[in-house]
Amino acid sequence: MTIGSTVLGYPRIGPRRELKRALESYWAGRSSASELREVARELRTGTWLELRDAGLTSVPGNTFSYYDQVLDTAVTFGAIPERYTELGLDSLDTYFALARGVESTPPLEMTKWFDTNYHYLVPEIGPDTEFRLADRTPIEQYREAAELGVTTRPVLVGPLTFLLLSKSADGAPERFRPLDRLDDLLAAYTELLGELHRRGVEWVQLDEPAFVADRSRQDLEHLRRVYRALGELTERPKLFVPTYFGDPGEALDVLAATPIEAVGVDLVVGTSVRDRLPTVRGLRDKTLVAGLIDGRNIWRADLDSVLSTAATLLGAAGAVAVSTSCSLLHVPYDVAAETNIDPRVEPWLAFARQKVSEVVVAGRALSEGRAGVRDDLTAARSPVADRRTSERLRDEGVRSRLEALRPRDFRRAEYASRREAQQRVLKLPSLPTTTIGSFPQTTDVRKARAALRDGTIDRTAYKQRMTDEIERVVRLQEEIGLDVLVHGEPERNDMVQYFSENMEGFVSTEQGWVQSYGSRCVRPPILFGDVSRPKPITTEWAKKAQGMTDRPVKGMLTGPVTILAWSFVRDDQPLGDTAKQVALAIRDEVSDLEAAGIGVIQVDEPALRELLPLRTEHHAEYLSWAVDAFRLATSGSSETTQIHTHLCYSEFGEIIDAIVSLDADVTSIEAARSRMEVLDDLNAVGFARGIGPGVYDIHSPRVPRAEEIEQLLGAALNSVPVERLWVNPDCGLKTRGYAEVEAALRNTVEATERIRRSLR
Ligand SMILES: Nc1nc2c(c(=O)[nH]1)N[C@@H](CNc1ccc(C(=O)N[C@@H](CCC(=O)N[C@@H](CCC(=O)N[C@@H](CCC(=O)O)C(=O)O)C(=O)O)C(=O)O)cc1)CN2
Ligand code: MET
Ligand SMILES: [Zn+2]
Repeated sequence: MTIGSTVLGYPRIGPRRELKRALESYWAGRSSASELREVARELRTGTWLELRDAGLTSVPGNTFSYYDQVLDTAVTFGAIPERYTELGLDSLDTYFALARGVESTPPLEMTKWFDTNYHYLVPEIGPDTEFRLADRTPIEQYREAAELGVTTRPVLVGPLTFLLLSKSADGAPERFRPLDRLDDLLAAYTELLGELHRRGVEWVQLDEPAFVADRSRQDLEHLRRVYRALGELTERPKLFVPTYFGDPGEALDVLAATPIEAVGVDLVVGTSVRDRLPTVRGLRDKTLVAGLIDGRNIWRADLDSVLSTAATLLGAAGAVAVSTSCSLLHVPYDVAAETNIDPRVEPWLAFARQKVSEVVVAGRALSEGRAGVRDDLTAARSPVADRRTSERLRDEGVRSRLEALRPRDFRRAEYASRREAQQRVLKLPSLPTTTIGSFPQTTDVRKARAALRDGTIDRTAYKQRMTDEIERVVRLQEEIGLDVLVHGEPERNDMVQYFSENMEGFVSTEQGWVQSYGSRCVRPPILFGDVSRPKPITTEWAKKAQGMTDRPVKGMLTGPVTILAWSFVRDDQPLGDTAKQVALAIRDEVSDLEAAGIGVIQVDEPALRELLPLRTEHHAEYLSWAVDAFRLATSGSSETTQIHTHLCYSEFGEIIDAIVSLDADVTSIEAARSRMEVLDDLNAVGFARGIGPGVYDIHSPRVPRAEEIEQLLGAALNSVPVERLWVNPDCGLKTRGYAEVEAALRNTVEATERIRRSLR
């Protein structure tokens, strides 16, 4: 039997974020389109050669993107709303208009890609969307690779996942669903497959991850129909359809019964699929692409265990290829680029480049026998065993603290008495105005941090720079007339990384960048062991800021669920246990802030929705530990301390009860784009705490007029009594510039004052 090796996709931002820099320079008008295209071409070349030379038997193609692969698919098949084509821009600038907007036209909506921290652009599909093969990038990139001598397997988002992730265009009839257009889209995919076939393409990969979430009978019927139809085409490449991020359930049986040549499954996420594989009918005459190497986490694989799992699969399918569980887009490039990771932890790690080797070694062990790769297998063994047994993973102090927890540690005083106590101390006006925490991260601030890192300035000079910045932000807020101030978070590289750098149990990277959206990247910290907080992290800054003003300054912390969601986490204990450890560390921070005289403390949980399991059957368990972790982090506070939380992204439907259970005194949420509809949903579940529905969208540089904000506040007051309503933007301001921020906040305060006057 043939045994292959491949990966489902690869990072594309560049090992040194070359694409980020090229994009931002092009957008700023500092470089030309051809310079940008050249950087892109070099990055593609590098990736193809690297993957081929590493020894993969099949190299993925078309994995490069200037911004996002879902947008690329929309563009490939001509699904571009007219308001963008009407701008009369060339193809590259039309693409960026869709992604980022232009003065006159906001961008497409952006949302999270399944349960990851990656964001995709949401295609808009209407009854009149004209699907056709509108862009030839997948074909051109196949040729570009071929010219370098590399045979690639073009990767595209599959037609069902594409439509299931799309939304109905504004103005589409009420009952219209993007999926209603499946047949027309299928015709365009058919055209592309035909073209690729004529160019000699042997394999095409069509990703269908949408099928690891709950899907209707009808969705499964569509899946059957689509892949039967594509499979029956005579002029086509071989078809490989992977799902990932979860168990595809029945969709796997459906796919296996269609005439496609290969299916891919994520075997890292759990054992349920693996155990079922031998009974899946139709698999025996297909290639099974076995997602055995974790594409989302950074731990070196236990190759012995991978190989024994693989051995059990050999009988289940006609051929097997070892692969990653999902695209490697979600991990950094290369461990070897790191110079400063704790040498005891570094051998435990594998980033994209190392994962490719793992796939190759496992593939060769299966096809040629273990003897041929004995050295590689031996080399992998000791770091894996070392991590499993390392004493550095355990902190007995943390463990006994967890064991001693009692139900009262998760409960605060009654809300009514908290409310009264807080009002007595804080004396806030009605409709208090505030912001979500961060102010613009200026180039100056980042340069100062870079200078501290490379030793150009010392810690004292750095602290002075940050203090000056905080002073500026405090004065600005006073002058604008906000009620609850923030210090602006200039000292934080990132709201998760910053905390991890000040806690035990984490390591951080220098070059471990992972794309979050477009040119924006994060360096997810690596949570390898028991977590604790040796000393206060934020109090010094908060105290400083509070010392500068008579108005309350809100202390700013990141919540346990978000710290986990945006880190690479240990896989040797349940996530809920790790969450409790992080919660205790944050709880300590809350106490210290209180002791330092901070009376308002915000614990951000923007990722609460993101980690929600993709299948409903797992929701309750997740929400139970997630809510507990937040409550553990915040319940050590006295009743006079006002606890805020912040959740971004307006899709709250399935977590709405959990929001109530968080029991925060004030919750700020994204609402500007959803026109305050979420407020009624909150009322429906009995939410009766302070609520700050965002009054403008911070993701766009557009400055909202005071009238617009006034209108939104008016609408909010139809759903929320005035005593409970807060006024704030949708999210933090760190990605914006000062000019817009100042103007937008002035208009926010102006609108609030008008409403206050009208209520008198
Ligand atoms: N972890 C995380 N996930 C999140 C969010 C978030 O805030 N954090 N927000 C949501 C949206 N996602 C976002 C992700 C990234 C950024 C973002 O702004 N990232 C910055 C990097 C932030 C950072 O780590 N900054 C570091 C390093 C900055 C840097 O690149 N410095 C230069 C030197 C300085 C310079 O010349 O700019 C260098 O090292 O080369 C710092 O400030 O210290 C970027 O890509 O530009 C924003 C939102 C959802 N997910
Ligand atoms: C992604 S949520 C951001 C919350 C954080 N406090 C900020 O304002 O940046
Ligand atoms: Zn936010």
